[in-house]
Amino acid sequence: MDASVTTLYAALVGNPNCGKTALFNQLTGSRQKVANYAGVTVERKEGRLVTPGGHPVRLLDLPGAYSLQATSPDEDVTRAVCLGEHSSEPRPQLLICVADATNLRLHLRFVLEIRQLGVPMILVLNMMDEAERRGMTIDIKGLAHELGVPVIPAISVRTGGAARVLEALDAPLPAPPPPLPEGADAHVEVRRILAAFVSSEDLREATLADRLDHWFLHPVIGPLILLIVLFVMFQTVFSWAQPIMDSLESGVAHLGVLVGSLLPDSMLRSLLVDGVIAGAGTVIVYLPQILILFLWILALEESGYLPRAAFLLDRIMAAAGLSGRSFIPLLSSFACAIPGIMAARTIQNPRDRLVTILVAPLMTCSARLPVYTLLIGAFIPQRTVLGVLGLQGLVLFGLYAVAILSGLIVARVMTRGTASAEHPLLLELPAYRVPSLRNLAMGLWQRATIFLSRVGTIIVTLNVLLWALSSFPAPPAGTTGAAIDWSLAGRIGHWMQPVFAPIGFNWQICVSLIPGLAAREVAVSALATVYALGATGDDAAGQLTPLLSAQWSLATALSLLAWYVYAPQCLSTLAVIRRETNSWKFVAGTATYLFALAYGAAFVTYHVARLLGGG
Ligand SMILES: Nc1nc2c(ncn2[C@@H]2O[C@H](COP(=O)(O)OP(=O)(O)OP(=O)(O)O)[C@@H](O)[C@H]2O)c(=O)[nH]1
Ligand SMILES: [Mg+2]
Repeated sequence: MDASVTTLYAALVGNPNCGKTALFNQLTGSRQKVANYAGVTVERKEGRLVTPGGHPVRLLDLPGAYSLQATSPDEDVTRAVCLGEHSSEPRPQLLICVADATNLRLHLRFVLEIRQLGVPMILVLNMMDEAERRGMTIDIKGLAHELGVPVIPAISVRTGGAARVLEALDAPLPAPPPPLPEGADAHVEVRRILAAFVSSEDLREATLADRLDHWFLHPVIGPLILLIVLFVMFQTVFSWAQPIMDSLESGVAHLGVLVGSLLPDSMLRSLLVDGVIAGAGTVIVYLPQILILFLWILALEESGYLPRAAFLLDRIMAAAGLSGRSFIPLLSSFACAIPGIMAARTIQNPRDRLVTILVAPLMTCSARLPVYTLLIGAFIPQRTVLGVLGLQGLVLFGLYAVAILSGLIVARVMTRGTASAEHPLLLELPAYRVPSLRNLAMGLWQRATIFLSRVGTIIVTLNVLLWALSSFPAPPAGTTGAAIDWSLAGRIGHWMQPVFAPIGFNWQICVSLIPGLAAREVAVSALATVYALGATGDDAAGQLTPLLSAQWSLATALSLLAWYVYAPQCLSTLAVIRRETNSWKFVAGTATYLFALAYGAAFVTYHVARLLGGG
């Protein structure tokens, strides 16, 4: 490549959900999140590429915006970059304006607004596959001539679908487009352009979507469908994963036995067997469940169903003093509170945004799944109720439901029940789409990598640390009983225990709570290590599930479940709250209210369970 070639600095702009990020990923080979609803990208993302002609390009993916009159924090980034007012980004040399070819009636308005900026631009007509399928024809040449900018068709979800965009990046920068004539009305312009260059679309598609919407948005049947979807989701998390989990579990147990038998009784053996294998091994077992949960989330995200659910829940959100706009941030928090809290940037009203951020940690993130499953597996019998429903899946569903309900109640308290002042939900209902297998597979692969790298890094590290704290100082020679009782971790656990005794926690749970602050899953691996080290006989390699069901009371297990529904057991979430609200006060407030709720809920659960005979 010619070293003297200067890097072109270009930015992708356009309405939400037109496929900017899909195009960005396609052009730069990145793996940014793509989903079928408005407001997926909330931060600017940067990538690099080299065109076929050897020109280096620095490309910016921006949050979608409906206009340059930004109203929410995510749109504000786009506005600032386009106008050259961003604090750290220079003004792009080229704006790549992306529009959904099937929805030009809406998207052309923003194109015209961008065109007014007088910056070199190209217009990418994305989703040409959809347009074609619907029998639309677009006079691309005519459109380019009319707008005075290059117009390029693209299919960003297909390999090679962005080839023409790459070619366009090789061409010399286009001249800035001519401004609209003085006094021209954008609405009128859009209508005129559509009439001249775009054939009206086939109506069959619209009828199908209408029919689906009729059921999905039905005031009675709609919520019922949503409930069934969620129900089936939690049932499958258990039933589909079970066989794979069983074999993984026995694989890990065998590995522990094998390593244990190969090495002489030593510190190294204990480190490997009790620290690494018992620790990381117990968490890895949950991979199938986490993937099944994500398979559902990804499929729902791609199908276009989520904004419909948001629409359905608008009234429920209103009861909590929020608007339907808080739904997607809260829903994203089921994967992980961090992207959920960031997605709150799409909310314009500052009060709504703050409340959404503060209740997001209550939504059940996927890291709680191992804790829930471990305890459910150990204490809830594998029975079916009403003929078809698995009891374990039902309990899991219940835990999620309690968390959601609590979130709504907390939001209501925080908003004091006053109605949201958020602009009425200008919710764009995206097209329904059958999720592509390739996208699903890629999404799952990404989740699996994230999970395994968490296990391989933070979870193993914390567990080895915990192993060390649980093994040293070693007991004086000649003592009988478990060495862990003499260790630092053992002492900390015993020291913490009086505080947690009223909610039924034993000292082993207390020990696991501390590393569990860094990542919730670690609580599970930490319990495995603590119990493995605490074992005096040969049962050290035993599996955690039967061990817990033998040693804990049902009341303790339920109390720990209640604790994990609420406890702010994740430092990264608190760090993101600090970043997004720019205030330590809110971090302290959130941590306090969550810990108080956790302790209170665990207390009530523990004592009620004991009264009912679960002690
Ligand atoms: N059929 C089809 N679907 C596409 C195409 N490009 C993107 N999509 C889908 O359109 C949806 C939106 O894509 P994104 O890339 O997330 O859209 P975005 O413009 O980045 O959206 P925001 O970040 O919310 O502004 C996703 O479901 C994509 O899979 C395309 O060319 N054809
Ligand atoms: Mg995006």
